[in-house]
Amino acid sequence: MGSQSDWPTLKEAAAVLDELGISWKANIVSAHRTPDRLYGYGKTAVDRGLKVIIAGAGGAAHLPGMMASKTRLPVIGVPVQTKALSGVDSLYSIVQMPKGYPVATMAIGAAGAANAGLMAAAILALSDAALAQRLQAWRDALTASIPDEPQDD
Ligand SMILES: Nc1c(C(=O)O)ncn1[C@@H]1O[C@H](COP(=O)(O)O)[C@@H](O)[C@H]1O
Repeated sequence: MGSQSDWPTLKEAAAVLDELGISWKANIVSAHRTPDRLYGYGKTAVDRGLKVIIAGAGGAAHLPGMMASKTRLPVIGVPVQTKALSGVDSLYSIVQMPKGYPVATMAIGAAGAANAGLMAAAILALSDAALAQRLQAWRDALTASIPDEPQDD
């Protein structure tokens, strides 16, 4: 994530990864404030054994796209909600990548972060049958939790 202030949003992705038994590591990396850290992170990602990168940032959110330019790993972008522009700025900064360097862009905010965790799980499940089973069970449990009819408060 681009800043400590993004963690309340991005920890929703971490929570989903925990539920699915996927190991993760969170770091603060900013294209603007720590560009050398960003380059190092992206350049060494494959050799360090990372499989999928979830990159969340707000405002002028260049982190996900710059990360995608430095690694061939799949990069999932999470637009963090902002006060001034409600996260539309983050979304537009992440989603409109030029041909050749895609970022799989989620919805704005916490739901988008949770979905980033699920998208990462779906990618990893392609080569991990046990994880595929856990992901299917997670989805089945969500479906089973949805009531047929609304309840009064
Ligand atoms: N968008 C970026 C980048 C980047 O894209 O590299 N680095 C920090 N930021 C964003 O700045 C916002 C405000 O950060 P502060 O709360 O630290 O001032 C955060 O949402 C962060 O993601």
